[in-house]
Amino acid sequence: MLKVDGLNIAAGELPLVSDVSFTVAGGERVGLIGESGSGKSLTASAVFGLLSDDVSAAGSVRLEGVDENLVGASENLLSSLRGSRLAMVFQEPMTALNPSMRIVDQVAEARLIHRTVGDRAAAHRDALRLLEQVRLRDVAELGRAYPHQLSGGQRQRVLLAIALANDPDVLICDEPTTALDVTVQAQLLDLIVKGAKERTAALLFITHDLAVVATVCERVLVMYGGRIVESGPVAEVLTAPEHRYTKGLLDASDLETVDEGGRLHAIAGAVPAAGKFPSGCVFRNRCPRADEQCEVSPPWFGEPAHGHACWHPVGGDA
Ligand SMILES: Nc1ncnc2c1ncn2[C@@H]1O[C@H](COP(=O)(O)OP(=O)(O)OP(=O)(O)O)[C@@H](O)[C@H]1O
Repeated sequence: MLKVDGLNIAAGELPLVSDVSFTVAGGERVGLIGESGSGKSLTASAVFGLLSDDVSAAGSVRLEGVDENLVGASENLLSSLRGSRLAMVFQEPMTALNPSMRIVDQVAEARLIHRTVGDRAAAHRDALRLLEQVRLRDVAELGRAYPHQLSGGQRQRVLLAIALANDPDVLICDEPTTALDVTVQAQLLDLIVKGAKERTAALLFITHDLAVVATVCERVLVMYGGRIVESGPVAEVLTAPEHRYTKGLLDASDLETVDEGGRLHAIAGAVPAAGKFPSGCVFRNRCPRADEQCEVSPPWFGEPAHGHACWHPVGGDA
């Protein structure tokens, strides 16, 4: 669905992203991880056709069914794709939402602007349905609220409803849950995965949290200094990293691997002494209340006992 090839982004002479290439198939979930400043957001902006004018880009970003390279494409083409075939959920919903517009109107607008519905009444009905799909309660009432009247988690759900409004083929999420507490984070991640799965969308998910990437994605790309230094299936990269930067990321992380009974099998993604994990193991972030025994929830977002946001069967798709 999405093919990025030899993407280079520079500010004048200064290279910011160098020779980045990857693909994401329809229905596939790919994570992009790396430290702050490694080029993740610039890469996402290039895919979304939103690079600022003070940087230059070369290489290609191809979307299935579109003949033109999106790098350097006309604003006309890009704005027809953004919000319809390409959608993005940003980290900070307050900057992405219009503060002076009721949220139901903002979701309806997303339908109207791309002429995917006939009239305002239909767009309004669709907007309420979308708000329900992202599990907001009392949407008739809540829809009349302005963004500042919602919690951070509710605002992110609204952004997700807008992103999903026109059944995008590519969904890009840039640290969408960083500002949320762990339980709200888990619910939103679940909605993102469901929303992408239902639409067979290609998901590109940016995060710096390894347990989040393990939860959401099947494949991961590791960025460092503007380059992709490692890529592969999540369970492989997180248990047998090859690049020293990925190893450092794991060492500095809270990632641990536990089995169904909550027994610890490895920390920081290490492969256990036995060489492989027993079946039913999941990645998760170490419990902040280490003195207590955590219950292991069933994979895929059973309610965490406390503090754990992320569960992922090692080596399998949940
Ligand atoms: N318009 C710009 N002009 C000059 N430099 C830029 C511009 N935009 C980004 N940069 C620089 O490019 C590098 C990569 O930025 P980017 O935002 O992609 O990082 P990131 O990996 O997403 O980081 P974070 O996790 O903090 O969001 C950074 O050093 C940043 O300062």
